[in-house]
Amino acid sequence: MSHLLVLNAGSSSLKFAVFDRALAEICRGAISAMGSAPRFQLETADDQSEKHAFSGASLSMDDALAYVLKRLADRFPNLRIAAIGHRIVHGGVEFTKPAVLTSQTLAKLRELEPLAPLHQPYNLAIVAEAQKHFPDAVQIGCFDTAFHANRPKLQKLYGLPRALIDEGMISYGFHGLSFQFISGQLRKRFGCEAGGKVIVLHLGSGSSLCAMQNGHSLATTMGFSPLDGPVMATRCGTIDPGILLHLMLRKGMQPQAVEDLLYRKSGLAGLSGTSGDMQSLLADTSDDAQETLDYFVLSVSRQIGALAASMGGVDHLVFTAGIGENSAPVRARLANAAGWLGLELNEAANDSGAVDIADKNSRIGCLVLKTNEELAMAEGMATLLEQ
Ligand SMILES: Nc1ncnc2c1ncn2[C@@H]1O[C@H](COP(=O)(O)OP(=O)(O)O)[C@@H](O)[C@H]1O
Ligand SMILES: CC(=O)OP(=O)(O)O
Ligand SMILES: [Mg+2]
Repeated sequence: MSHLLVLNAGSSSLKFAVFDRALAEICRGAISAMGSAPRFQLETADDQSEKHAFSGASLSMDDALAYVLKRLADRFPNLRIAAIGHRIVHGGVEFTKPAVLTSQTLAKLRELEPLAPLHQPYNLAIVAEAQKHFPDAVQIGCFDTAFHANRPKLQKLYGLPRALIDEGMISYGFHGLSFQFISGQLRKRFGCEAGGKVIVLHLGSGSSLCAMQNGHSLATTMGFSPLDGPVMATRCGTIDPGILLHLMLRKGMQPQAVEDLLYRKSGLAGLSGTSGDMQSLLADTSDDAQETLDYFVLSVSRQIGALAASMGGVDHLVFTAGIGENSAPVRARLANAAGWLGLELNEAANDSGAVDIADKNSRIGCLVLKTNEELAMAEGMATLLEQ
């Protein structure tokens, strides 16, 4: 029996999973908090799971990948990796479904690196490393942008000159593998109408919200790049573009320094002055950390309002990803801020880790669903390999 290996490089983590050809999971794991306090986790079906912290304060993506491949080889010497699925965050206009990564496709994807500098270069570097380790395996790209590709054109527009729109300066949207998985979960729960008008809140190191109508993406908060939307771990989220002009034209900052500022030095890390990691911030009682948390809640809440307006109402809110799945206090604050939509939280259900956390009197539903980007990728790979 051969296997599928899935590699999911996020802005703070390298997640991985191995599936057999029937898509049964053999193991999954992650190296998380790679920039602050890296730790390794491996979950196996035989319950021989592993968990440990690394001694250093950070780990490079190369070292993380080498470590993961070594642990997999040690623990599963009989794996026969037939295909490797790579999460590639930006697929541009062209890549709207999983694709075999050839030298031609990789060259096109490399051109998109400036549009997602925290992800795309690492995603593609991992492909090159994986090719060295597994020269006979098929390398497959699975794209974060694909789930949003069929949104109505109006939802992708910016108020820019038409020529720039025609060049591809449109909203692409990201976290699509996660939203696709959640859409599948909603379909299992609610049938083909998938719960009607749903706002899915993917809150992790990168955060974005998706307005789904009948299980399809209608609107989303990330756009041309994964900078837009709510404030994130180290990314600014939505800001006045006049700030960019001011930084370059009045303060003389070079474009590269502005990129570094907006992607790596802003967000929760920039505002708190200490950390972009939500768990660290929640444990920090300083005024700056508390104000940063208040701003996170405000900025996510504003986006809920914008997406509710784009759908003309909301039937359910769904929380997912690192913060959405694990932080009852953050969910409670966001749910309370969404009271104007008719949401009433069941505090006990929220605190106990239940899936359905809406009060029985709530006018809209509220769910916590665990995302599984790796399974969404494996499903896409299996479809491609069967063709
Ligand atoms: N129990 C928890 N409480 C609060 N935040 C948490 C918890 N567990 C994880 N997180 C936060 O989730 C974020 C990472 O989310 P994740 O979806 O794994 O990120 P990414 O895929 O972008 O690397 C971090 O900010 C981390 O602190
Ligand atoms: C697109 C994005 O921000 O991904 P992640 O949250 O995994 O960093
Ligand atoms: Mg992620």
